[in-house]
Amino acid sequence: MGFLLSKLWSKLRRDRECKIMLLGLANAGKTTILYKLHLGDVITAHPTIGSNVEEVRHGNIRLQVWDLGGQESLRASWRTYFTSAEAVIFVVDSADTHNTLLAKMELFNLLLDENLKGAPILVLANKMDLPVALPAEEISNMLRLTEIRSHDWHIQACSAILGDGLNEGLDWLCEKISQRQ
Ligand SMILES: Nc1nc2c(ncn2[C@@H]2O[C@H](COP(=O)(O)OP(=O)(O)OP(=O)(O)O)[C@@H](O)[C@H]2O)c(=O)[nH]1
Ligand SMILES: [Mg+2]
Repeated sequence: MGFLLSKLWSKLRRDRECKIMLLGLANAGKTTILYKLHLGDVITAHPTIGSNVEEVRHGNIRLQVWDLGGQESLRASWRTYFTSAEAVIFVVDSADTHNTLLAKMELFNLLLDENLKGAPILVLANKMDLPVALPAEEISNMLRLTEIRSHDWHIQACSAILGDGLNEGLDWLCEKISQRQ
């Protein structure tokens, strides 16, 4: 009996693995966020050609985070990575409002993808350390997030450089992932 209980306990405690897509336009800060979460440090990021994949532990969930290059020529192949993805982190440069409409279009395209059906979407309004960054509420309005009915979504202000807001965002995402288990 004790043996069975300890087996059950270890099964319950085993960390859950989950594939997450880290997406957004070029220069939004995806790779900086990935390595801040993975290493706890700010790295010198270069534009991503292809992908970076790293594990990020958050609570009892092991997130396998796929960071894809955001340049226009690379965005067309994003969907080839989406098989078995369970959630999306969509990163926006809050200081670059010239590109917010384009970011909105890319975000709304993701909502149509079969592989991302029902996947919770965490929008990270990044670069909040910059004085020209808009508040998350304004970014939310510009992205028309309240029009999203097909997916759970949440917007979190953050700064990859300072590390602010990243854990709070993952708290929300992991809660949603756990609920979908
Ligand atoms: N001030 C500030 N700069 C940031 C922040 N996050 C990223 N950056 C800078 O933004 C630039 C782009 O960051 P990346 O992480 O390479 O952006 P990316 O989204 O991965 O870009 P692609 O790989 O081209 O899609 C780099 O110079 C980063 O140092 C932040 O929170 N604050
Ligand atoms: Mg990158």
